[in-house]
Amino acid sequence: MDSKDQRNNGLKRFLRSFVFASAGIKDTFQTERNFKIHCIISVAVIITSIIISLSRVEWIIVLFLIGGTLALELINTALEKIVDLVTSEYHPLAKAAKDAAAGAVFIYAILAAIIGMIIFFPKIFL
Ligand SMILES: Nc1ncnc2c1ncn2[C@@H]1O[C@H](COP(=O)(O)OP(=O)(O)OP(=O)(O)O)[C@@H](O)[C@H]1O
Repeated sequence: MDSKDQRNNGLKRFLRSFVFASAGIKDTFQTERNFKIHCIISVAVIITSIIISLSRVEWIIVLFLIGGTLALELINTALEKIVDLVTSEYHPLAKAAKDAAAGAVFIYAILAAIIGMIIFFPKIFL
């Protein structure tokens, strides 16, 4: 295989991963209510950020918080599906795994809400 074939294979693999990742996001959006709610809130936050003209640093923080929340929600969904694949019966370890993953999303969402208020509150209300 020459270097051009290797480059084409690399590009094909990259595009395939992109297609699989998009399918995962689409499936999660269609099946997980919390992910859908986070997406809707994210769009609202982005529209508000455009209207009130955030600074460059504020945009970076807001985009990190949005991306982090959505990424954590996707990981939480993946973990829930793995647990359901392993057992459909009640198991304390299944509960611990799902609750810990939900806890990670919760901590990040609270952090995002607090930082969001610090950024948006003075711009909107003061
Ligand atoms: N197999 C199981 N064994 C023990 N407890 C479980 C099991 N499956 C779910 N649970 C408990 O029920 C809770 C809800 O689980 P479920 O799979 O319904 O997630 P969910 O509430 O639908 O999450 P999300 O709303 O993010 O999709 C878990 O956090 C866990 O405490």
